[in-house]
Amino acid sequence: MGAETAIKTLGLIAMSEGGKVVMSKRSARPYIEDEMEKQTQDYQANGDERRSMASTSTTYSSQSSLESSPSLHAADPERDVEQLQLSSQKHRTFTNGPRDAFHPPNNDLESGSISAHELDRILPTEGRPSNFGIVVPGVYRSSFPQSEDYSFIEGLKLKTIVTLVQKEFPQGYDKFIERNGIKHCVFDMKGTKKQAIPIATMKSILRLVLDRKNHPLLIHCNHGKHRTGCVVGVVRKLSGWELGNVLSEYKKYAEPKVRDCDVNYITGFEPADISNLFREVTLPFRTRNFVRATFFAFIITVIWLFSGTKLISTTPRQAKALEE
Ligand SMILES: O=P(O)(O)O[C@H]1[C@@H](OP(=O)(O)O)[C@H](OP(=O)(O)O)[C@@H](OP(=O)(O)OP(=O)(O)O)[C@H](OP(=O)(O)O)[C@H]1OP(=O)(O)O
Repeated sequence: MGAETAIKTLGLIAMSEGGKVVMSKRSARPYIEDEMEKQTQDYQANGDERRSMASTSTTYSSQSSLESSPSLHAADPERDVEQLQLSSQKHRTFTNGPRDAFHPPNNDLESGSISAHELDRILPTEGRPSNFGIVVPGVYRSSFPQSEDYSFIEGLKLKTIVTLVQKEFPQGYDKFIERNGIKHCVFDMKGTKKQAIPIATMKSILRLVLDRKNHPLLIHCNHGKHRTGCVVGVVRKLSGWELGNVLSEYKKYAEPKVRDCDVNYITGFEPADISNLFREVTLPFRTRNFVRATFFAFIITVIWLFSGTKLISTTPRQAKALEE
């Protein structure tokens, strides 16, 4: 299925916003068991690539431009959107609880491999950041990690951290991120009490979170309640969760500070609000190919015209000489 078809089917529409990016080298000190390693190897298929990455870090603002960081978004949106659809179809009537309903792109869950719930049991309970949770295997959520959480987070072998708040980082956070080769994307945004997450910002966040090339990925804000809750709520809605389940999950993480504004934001969010989520990714490639083709055609035309001119400018005497 083509990207456009998939996007249309999802009812998405396009616009473009975004920000900048940061990457850094990472090491893997997994405490995740061997079985988990096997089951999640698809997520870590880019591990070698990650290890060779230079450390980068990017701050996004609501007004920043996606075009400034095309490499981050050059994944396979087609596949990700298809997976969203698949997840949506399979889980519209899901009843086993919200945590299991956003399936990972490779659908390991369907093949009987590890689920978010199982993964939750496998991961150590000690050292987790507060309000930690597994959105799907390969996508995690939490409060702002503190130094005592770094060991646990290291075991997740993260490729990307999406930080939904701009503030002074805890001690050693930068170094931790750099040491582990993690791509760090920081969104400079206000708390949801002060300002609902702008659609443009939400789109930039979704481009990161839905791009499996960025997985394993951790998304966090200050307390992992409101900003993170809204983002995960939107992801759940996109993947076809029923609103009741979406809000139950939001409340589970936000208690006892559930905000009506967040509930209204999640409730009112429509997939059409972020239509053409990936158009910005595909358009530049098309444009580039068009420019190349046009340039090539121009060169051929010039050569052809030049040759024609030379032929025309040949006098009868010169032509006769050429014939002889
Ligand atoms: O009590 P309040 O309603 O005044 O909210 C306080 C604070 O509560 P506290 O003082 O009891 O800790 C909130 O923390 P919790 O509710 O998560 O515990 C915090 O939300 P937050 O954690 O940043 O939200 P996320 O990281 O989850 O998105 C919020 O920041 P804003 O979201 O930026 O408004 C703060 O507002 P303010 O002081 O005006 O900056």
